[in-house]
Amino acid sequence: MDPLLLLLLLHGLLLLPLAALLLYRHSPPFQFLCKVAFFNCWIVALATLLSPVAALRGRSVENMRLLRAALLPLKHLYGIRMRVRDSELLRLPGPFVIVCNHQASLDLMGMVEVIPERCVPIAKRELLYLGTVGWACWLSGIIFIDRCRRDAAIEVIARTASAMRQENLSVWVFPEGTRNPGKSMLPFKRGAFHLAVQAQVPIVPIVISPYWDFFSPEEKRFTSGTCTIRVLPRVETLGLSPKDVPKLTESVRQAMAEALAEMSMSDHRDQDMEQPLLGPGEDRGSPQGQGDTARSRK
Ligand SMILES: CCCCCCCCCCCCCCCC(=O)SCCNC(=O)CCNC(=O)[C@H](O)C(C)(C)COP(=O)(O)OP(=O)(O)OC[C@H]1O[C@@H](n2cnc3c(N)ncnc32)[C@H](O)[C@@H]1OP(=O)(O)O
Ligand SMILES: CCCCCCCC/C=C\CCCCCCCC(=O)OC[C@@H](O)COP(=O)(O)O
Repeated sequence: MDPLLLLLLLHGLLLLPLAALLLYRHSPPFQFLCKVAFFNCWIVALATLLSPVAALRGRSVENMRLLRAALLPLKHLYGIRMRVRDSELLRLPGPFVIVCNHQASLDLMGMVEVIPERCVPIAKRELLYLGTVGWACWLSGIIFIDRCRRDAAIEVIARTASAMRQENLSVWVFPEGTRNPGKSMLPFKRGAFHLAVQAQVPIVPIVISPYWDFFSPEEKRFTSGTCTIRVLPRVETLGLSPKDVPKLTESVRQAMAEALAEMSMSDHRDQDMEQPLLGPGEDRGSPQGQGDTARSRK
C-alpha cells in the first residue's frame, strides 16, 4: 500500500475517536444515541457475564439479586439521583403484587432501586428471545406472558397466584401493559388485579416520577437528573372476588394517577444533581438549558 495513503488512514483512525468525543460533548442528539446504546450494551454485557453464574443455581428468584446488582450502577453512570419516598410501605410480612407505571426501559433503574427480596417482574414474552438477556431473565424467574394470547396469559397468571402463596413470592407488574411516555397513565390491564385477588394478597402501588427533565426520546435529550419513586399505601384484597376486579383496578389507577400528577408538578431542578460518570450532564448554568424546555412543557 502507498505509504502516504497508509499515513492518512492512520491519522483518520486517530481522529475518529476525537471527533466522536467532541460530537458527544457538543451534540445532545449524538449524546442521547450513545447513552441509549450504552444502556442496551450494558444490559447485554452483564447478562452475558452473569448468566453462567446464575445458571449454577438454576432457575431461581434468588438470581434476581444478580440482576439487581447488574443494573444498580446505571444510575451512577447516568447521573440519575434516585429518591425513594415511603419505602417502609414495602415491608410486609407476606407476598404482594406491586403495580407500577411504565414510561420507558429506564424504569428498570427505578425498579431495581426498590424491588424487594423474592419479587419477580412479569414481562412480555418477546424478552425471552433476546439472547443472553432472555436467558438471564429466565434464570431469574421472571414470568413471561404472551400478550397476544389472552387465555394463555390468564393461565400463567393463575399458576403464578398459587406460586405466590406456596413460595412466598411477590410479583411486579406494569399494568399499563406497554411503555407509555405520556403525561397520564394508560388504562390498566386487569391481570395484576386478578392475580392479587386469586392469591388473596395485597396490592402495593408504586409511582415513578416523569423523566421529562432529563430524558426525552422525541427531543433526543438524555442528561443527568432526579427521579422520585413513591410507594403508596397497600390495598387489601382479602375477601374480594373476580367481580370486584374492575372496581379495584379503577381505584388503584386513580390513586396512582393522583400521585403521578402531584409528582409531575413538583420541581426536581432544585435538588442537587449527581455528576454522571459518562461525561457531561445537564447544562444548568445556561438560561436556555435543555431542562428549561422540559419544565416549560409541564
Ligand atoms: C444479569 C443482567 C440481566 C439484565 C436483564 C435486564 C432485563 C430485565 C427485564 C426485566 C423487567 C421486565 C419488565 C418488562 C415489562 C413488560 O414486559 S410490560 C408488558 C407485559 N406486562 C403486561 O402486559 C401487564 C400484564 N398484562 C395483563 O395483565 C393483561 O390483563 C393480560 C393478562 C395480558 C390480558 O390482556 P388483555 O386481554 O389485553 O387485557 P384486559 O383488558 O386486562 O383483559 C381482558 C379481559 O380478560 C380478563 N382477565 C385479564 N386477566 C385475567 C385473569 N388473570 N384472570 C381472569 N380474567 C382475566 C379481564 O378482566 C377482562 O375481562 P372483563 O373484565 O372485561 O370481562
Ligand atoms: C440472539 C439475539 C440477540 C439479540 C440481542 C438484542 C439486544 C437487546 C438489547 C438490550 C435489551 C434491553 C432489554 C431491556 C428490557 C427493558 C424492559 C422493557 O422496557 O420492556 C418493554 C416492555 O415493557 C413493553 O414493551 P412495549 O413498549 O410494548 O414494546
